[in-house]
Amino acid sequence: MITVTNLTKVYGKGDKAVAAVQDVSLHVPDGGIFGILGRSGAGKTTLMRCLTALERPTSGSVEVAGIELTSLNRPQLRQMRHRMGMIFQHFNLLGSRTAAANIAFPLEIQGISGLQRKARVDELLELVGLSDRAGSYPSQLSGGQKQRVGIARALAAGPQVLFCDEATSALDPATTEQILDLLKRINQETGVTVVLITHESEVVRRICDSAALMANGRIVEQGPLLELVADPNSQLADILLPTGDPALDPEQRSMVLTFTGSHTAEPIISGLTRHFGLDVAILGGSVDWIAGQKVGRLRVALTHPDGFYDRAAVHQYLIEREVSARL
Ligand SMILES: Nc1ncnc2c1ncn2[C@@H]1O[C@H](COP(=O)(O)OP(=O)(O)OP(=O)(O)O)[C@@H](O)[C@H]1O
Repeated sequence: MITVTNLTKVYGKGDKAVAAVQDVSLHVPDGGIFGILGRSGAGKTTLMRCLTALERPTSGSVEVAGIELTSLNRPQLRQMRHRMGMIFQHFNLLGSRTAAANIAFPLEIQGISGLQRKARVDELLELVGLSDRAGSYPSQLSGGQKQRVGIARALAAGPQVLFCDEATSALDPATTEQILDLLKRINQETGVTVVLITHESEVVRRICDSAALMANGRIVEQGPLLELVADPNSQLADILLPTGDPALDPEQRSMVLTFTGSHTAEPIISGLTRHFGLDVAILGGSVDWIAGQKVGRLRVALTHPDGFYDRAAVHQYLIEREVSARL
């Protein structure tokens, strides 16, 4: 759906130049929910602005639905933007228009007739669960309701991609969950590809099936979420499923075990004790649902009363049970 190749965006010139995005290549699969996670200043917004053609890259290419954005002229770009919906952290609704009129706005610009427009707006209000608030103004709506209007407006023209820029950062945790669940349902029901940028790991954990981690203008890693978290060296896995402070292990004798797949519920820890006579101390870890699957990561310290054990045999035992280990 989206292919970014060697994208660089530099603001300013000379010694004032800031490379906000540096040599980024990215692939967003069709029909999924792709998260771009990074701290403030990582370059997420700049990347998003290049993906939506709001910003022209300094170099590199951005292809959306098979069309190279950097080659389009203004009218073509305007046309292309109808295929991309956007929602924002602060909703960006028009205060003088009701919820229904905000949602109708992009349809008016497209010249859709009154009757057709009304039917589409009603359908969208129902999709986002706001049929009873059609006549309310933004000032009369809660943050979560405003974001629902934002989502309906973004979907009005039937885009192929929905871009979400920190869409839940201004919302409380319970409302965040509702909005994320709504985005997931819309993705499943309409097939629209969703790209969201966020600094909140919960967003990625809860709804994404693929993700990229961004830092200092670069992509650190990217791919299907379950593949990333199964990689014992993944930095994204450390963020999504932290295993505690490494300082808890001053002698550095611990390993991080990642449990995925059908063996998640097996008593693997007691298996290590039974099979190898090991003492297992759990130093930290987390278990959560990731991309619809239960995944656990544990930092454990393994010791044997004799002072040594067959590490290769332990490794093999773990691999056979689909547990990956960072020794
Ligand atoms: N228009 C601009 N002119 C100059 N520098 C900019 C501009 N926009 C962004 N930058 C710089 O580029 C870097 C990346 O900023 P960007 O806003 O893309 O990051 P971000 O990950 O979205 O962070 P945040 O979530 O805080 O917005 C920062 O160092 C920022 O100061």
